[in-house]
Amino acid sequence: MATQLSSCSSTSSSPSAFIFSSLLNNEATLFRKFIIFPRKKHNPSWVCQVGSRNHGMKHFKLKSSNGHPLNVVSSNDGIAANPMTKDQSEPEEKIFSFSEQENEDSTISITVVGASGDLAKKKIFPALFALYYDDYLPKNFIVFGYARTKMSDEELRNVVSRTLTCRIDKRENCEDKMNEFLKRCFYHSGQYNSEEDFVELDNKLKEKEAGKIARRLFYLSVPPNIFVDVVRCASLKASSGSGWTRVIVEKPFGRDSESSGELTRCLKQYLAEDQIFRIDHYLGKELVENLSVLRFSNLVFEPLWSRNYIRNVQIIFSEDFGTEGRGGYFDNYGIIRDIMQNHLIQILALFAMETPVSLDAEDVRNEKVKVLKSMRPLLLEDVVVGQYKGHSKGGKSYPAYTDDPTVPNGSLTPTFAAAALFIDNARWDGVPFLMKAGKALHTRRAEIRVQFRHVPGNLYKRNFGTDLDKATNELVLHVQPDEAIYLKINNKVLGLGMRLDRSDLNLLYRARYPREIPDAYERLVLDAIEGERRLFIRSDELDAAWTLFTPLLNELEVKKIAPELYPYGSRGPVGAHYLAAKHNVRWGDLSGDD
Ligand SMILES: NC(=O)C1=CN([C@@H]2O[C@H](COP(=O)(O)OP(=O)(O)OC[C@H]3O[C@@H](n4cnc5c(N)ncnc54)[C@H](OP(=O)(O)O)[C@@H]3O)[C@@H](O)[C@H]2O)C=CC1
Ligand SMILES: O=C1O[C@H](COP(=O)(O)O)[C@@H](O)[C@H](O)[C@H]1O
Repeated sequence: MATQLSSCSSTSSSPSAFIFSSLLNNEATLFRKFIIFPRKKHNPSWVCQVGSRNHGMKHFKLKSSNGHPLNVVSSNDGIAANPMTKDQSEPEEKIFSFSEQENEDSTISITVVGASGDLAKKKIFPALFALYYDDYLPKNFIVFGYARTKMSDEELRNVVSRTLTCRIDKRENCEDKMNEFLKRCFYHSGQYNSEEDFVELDNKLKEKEAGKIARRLFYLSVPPNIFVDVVRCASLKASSGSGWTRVIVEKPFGRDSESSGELTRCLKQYLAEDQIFRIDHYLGKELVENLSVLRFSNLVFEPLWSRNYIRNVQIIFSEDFGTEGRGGYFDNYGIIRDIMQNHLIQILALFAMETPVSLDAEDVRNEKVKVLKSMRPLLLEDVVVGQYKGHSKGGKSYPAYTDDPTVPNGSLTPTFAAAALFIDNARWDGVPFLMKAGKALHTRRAEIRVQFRHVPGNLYKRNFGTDLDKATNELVLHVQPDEAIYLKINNKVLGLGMRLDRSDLNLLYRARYPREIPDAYERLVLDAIEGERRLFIRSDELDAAWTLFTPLLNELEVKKIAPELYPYGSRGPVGAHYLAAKHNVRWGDLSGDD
């Protein structure tokens, strides 16, 4: 096993400063529960009914994933159907959870640990800039990069400035804003396990924080074997003495129940659970956020959300490229750990949960955990694994997974998996939840498909011929690309005859909202800053997800199950069709009528 957690047993317990910052953390959560929703942007007066503990908090706006009242969302009511209607094309209003006084007296310091790495450059710095550009960051903030690579502040700024263009460089005043942002970016080079180096970081942070109440967010964008070292050093030597300290932890959170449990145990030596923000960036995607809105705010869907009306649910992830450069990481994990155990199972839990008591993070996560704990053990016979092989097409050749020089010869690591899962509770008894995830397939897409049952005694069944499956309704949430929600319905073909047709009622985001969809990392980093935990993984959720997948993963490894080979760029192993057929399901993405 390549992943090793640094030992956490011989170290001292949490320092008092950390406990203090943890208390403040809880306090922030408490305040949030009493926050009322803001009124709309053009009505600047704010009312606040928060208790008197935070005297500076006279008026403030709330923004977080949880913070949008229904009345803030633009609706079509009274607005012409033109998608360019000004009201809809304007960005959402800026809503902050900090009072003006808080904004003056405090500062946010965001340290990106592993700042020289791929994720930091590709996602984290651009997300921070986008938040800054759109005025979502508080007035006083600084960003520190931390890694072993030697770099000056200026060099970091150069690196960052090159990556920032990927998001919003075409927008107004981008260059000025970028320069302003870059002035707030600094760098400190150090080892990940050196307390002295973190003392130096702490000194630099203090200097920039200039005596203000310091809220410190560490983003761990490093390989997992370094997580515990960083958390130890950061907690002991660089946590905030006056405000809160939070840590965003990137996946993978272990590679099975045991290693994940060990990671959690180690992290909790230094951090309270509510300081740990385990990120699953799929939960930050716009369409995944919309899943609960769609279900819980539409009477036409909520009553249908059970075994009574839903025949099967499909959660599908595919990429049209291979491991390209990440083979070393990937080979130790495989597609089940890389995609299914986290992104897809999180979507399943959100999809299937009972109505939470509220949108409070704990209420939502309580319901998700119940779903995960109700899952039937996953059997090998309900899983198909595959691995891509080399393929030539149109004079171009595509490599096999095992051609990657960082992948060991003869590797059996799956780059594709399909699984049939069941939730043994009253709502979902007998409904197959099919998952499919693969790399180097014919297309890049992520979607959730809900296939409904047949209409009983359908008056029009003659018009469908023998294939009644073609007549079932299907709801599709196209998570990416071309974000959309569409519902396949049956309708009459226009004309004097009586021929039936299948059409889509389609909410295509780019037509309805002609502005850029924020990146998932923007939403999640902002939530972490605001202490909103709903879209982060709680440790019991993580345990339950590993409990589901660990026996299967062990069995695959012990039995050395050979993956079915599929050509790079194909639709994946044919075994996935047999698996679906066994459960009386057809993959919706392959039906050809999308
Ligand atoms: N890249 C991606 O698209 C995604 C990444 N993730 C996760 O995010 C985290 C960061 O990913 P990514 O940026 O790709 O990782 P990288 O491999 O680029 O590593 C980030 C930085 O960590 C340091 N580092 C790398 N390997 C080691 C090592 N063996 N020992 C000590 N330091 C090391 C390097 O900095 P230096 O040498 O300067 O110290 C490197 O720049 C990982 O946990 C990954 O699983 C999750 C989802 C997607
Ligand atoms: O977590 C991961 O996600 C990416 C896919 O993310 P997306 O937002 O681009 O869909 C995947 O490529 C990677 O293997 C995995 O670790």
